[in-house]
Amino acid sequence: MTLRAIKYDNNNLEILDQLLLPAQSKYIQVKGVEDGWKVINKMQVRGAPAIAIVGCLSLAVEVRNEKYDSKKQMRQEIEGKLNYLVSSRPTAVNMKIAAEDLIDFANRLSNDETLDLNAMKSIFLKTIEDMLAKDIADNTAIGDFGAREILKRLTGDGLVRILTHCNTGSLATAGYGTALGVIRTLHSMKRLEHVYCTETRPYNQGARLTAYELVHDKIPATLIVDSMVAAVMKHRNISAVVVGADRVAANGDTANKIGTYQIAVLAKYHGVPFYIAAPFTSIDMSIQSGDHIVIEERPDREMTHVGEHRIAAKGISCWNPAFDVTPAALIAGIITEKGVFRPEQLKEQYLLLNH
Ligand SMILES: CSC[C@H]1O[C@H](OP(=O)(O)O)[C@H](O)[C@@H]1O
Repeated sequence: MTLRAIKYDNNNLEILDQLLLPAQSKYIQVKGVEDGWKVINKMQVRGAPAIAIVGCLSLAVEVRNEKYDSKKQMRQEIEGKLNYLVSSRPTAVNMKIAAEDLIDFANRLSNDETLDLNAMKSIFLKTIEDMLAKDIADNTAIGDFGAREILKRLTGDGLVRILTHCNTGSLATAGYGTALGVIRTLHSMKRLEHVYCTETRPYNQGARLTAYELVHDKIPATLIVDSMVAAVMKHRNISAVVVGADRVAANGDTANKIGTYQIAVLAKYHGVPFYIAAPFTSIDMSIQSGDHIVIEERPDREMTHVGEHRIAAKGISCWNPAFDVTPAALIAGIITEKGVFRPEQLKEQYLLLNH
């Protein structure tokens, strides 16, 4: 069983085709930005951090092989290709933030008269390649902060039961994961009794990907259908819900996989603390609330078919938003690599710590 969503060495980029999991573990090569856009848009690779990393590495593959006439030409091409990659999926903010940062960085390199074209290229490429290790470091920090936050609510050395939605593990990041990283850390501390993962219709990230990761790591877990969340909260003494994020707004409203919002409402009703686990690269301070987050709508076929098998009546109309927005009022804390913040603290702490 393979858990590396992304393989990159010697300028060769491959992604694990997640459309084939769990039945088949197959890597496909990404030869440049066009390929990068396609594998992200088709969700062969998905997950906010993984989208940004694969998008930027697909640019790195091209930049390394390209012959530029000048630093200015290189900067112009970088900007155009990054803006194209941002269009591959609209809701997760990580690709947009990475693009803005790299365009700004390329501008600064281009204007630095102490650097020639080759020096600019190698510094730029190194910056992209460093994203892989930084994401893993961020995720292990999220795991530590999140585990401590959940355990501090307990007396003694009790065990916890966690519910999670969608996939936020090694298959959604460069490794370890965000919400699933918190689960991994609790497991490593021997404080995790059980995980309940939802199947996460219609793409089934939970059944196909999270279950795959939990089985791989031998973490005690039960797959539930999305409609079972209320019953599990009523009967299984859930200690906390931890989910990922595609875009966190300045006030803490959070866009995440469709179905997250209703889980948060159920958690509030059952008195279960509901946490978002996300790196600072998923926080969008340019928007004040979740009302301004664009929600991607995906093809009807992802609802009407499982693979090639039709499960919905021909002719029925469908609505297939890939995400929904959980209001900050339902969120107990946002677990990041720099600490755990209540939604009302987020903006101040982000501006203080984001450097
Ligand atoms: C750490 S992954 C964040 C986020 O991405 C997933 O969406 P998708 O599978 O459509 O890319 C899901 O919403 C995760 O919570």
